[in-house]
Amino acid sequence: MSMRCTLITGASMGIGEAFAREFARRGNNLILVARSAELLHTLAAELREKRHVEVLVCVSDLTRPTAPEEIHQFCRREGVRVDLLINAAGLSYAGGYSGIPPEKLEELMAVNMLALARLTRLFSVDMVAAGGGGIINIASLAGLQGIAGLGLYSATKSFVITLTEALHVELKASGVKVLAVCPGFIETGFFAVAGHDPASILLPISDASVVVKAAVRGLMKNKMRVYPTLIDTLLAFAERFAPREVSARLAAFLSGVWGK
Ligand SMILES: NC(=O)C1=CN([C@@H]2O[C@H](COP(=O)(O)OP(=O)(O)OC[C@H]3O[C@@H](n4cnc5c(N)ncnc54)[C@H](OP(=O)(O)O)[C@@H]3O)[C@@H](O)[C@H]2O)C=CC1
Ligand SMILES: CC(=O)[C@H](N)C(=O)O
Repeated sequence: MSMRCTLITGASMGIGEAFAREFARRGNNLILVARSAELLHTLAAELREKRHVEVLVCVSDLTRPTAPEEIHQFCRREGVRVDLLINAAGLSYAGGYSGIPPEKLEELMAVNMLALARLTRLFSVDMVAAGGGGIINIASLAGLQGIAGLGLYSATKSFVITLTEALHVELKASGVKVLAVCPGFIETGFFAVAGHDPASILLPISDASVVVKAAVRGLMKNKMRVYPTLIDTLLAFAERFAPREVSARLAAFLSGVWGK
């Protein structure tokens, strides 16, 4: 019989790591995916020891088009059935669109969109065949509108939100739950990677645990989309009524990337 597992991309740090810790605490066996082999193995050893769960490590660079298929094959080889997929790997780039290095543009689209779409396709087929499962896609408040100064990032997160919404509806009858989580600002290494100075952000920066809590609640209730904090919820509500240009400018202002 195959072992049931939760597969988490971006598990080496930040939000993905917080998911790994919480689901290990809940007794789920895990597959941890990211590029940083050492961080993944250290986390896996800690969780095996503390939580007595099986933790497999699958080192993978999600910019590679073949990575999702290789991860899927890895699960087959290991005799694992993924009943919960958490797509947390992602990155941003702060700055005007014309200044983004071409390779960074490719990297953002490959990790934030293509890898997520491919993994979701591969594992959702298995989940449908098994009669159920769950997919948590980490989107962002940034996906609710274009953000001047974070243009490509916000576009990739709009992709995540709309794909998730469609799949939530498509897969509901098959017992597969699909959820988009839309955090605002979370304290992780994300901003350093993006070249986004967190000191310039005009909104509170929360702990990764708020994302995990909201995701668990959302999945249990089979929601289509959740916002981790009250401020996130209020901003998402206000965004519906503001003219689009006002939203794009205000989001840039609050993110501290205004005029970059
Ligand atoms: N922090 C925030 O304010 C917010 C973050 N988000 C989203 O949350 C998700 C997690 O971000 P967060 O935890 O904050 O950021 P971190 O930078 O802390 O973590 C990013 C994770 O993605 C992995 N990753 C990046 N590139 C690749 C790659 N090419 N192949 C495989 N894995 C990769 C990293 O692992 P490694 O480097 O080891 O490969 C790391 O585990 C992202 O999708 C982000 O867009 C959404 C809203 C707010
Ligand atoms: C706009 C942001 O950088 C936000 N932290 C996000 O990741 O969506």
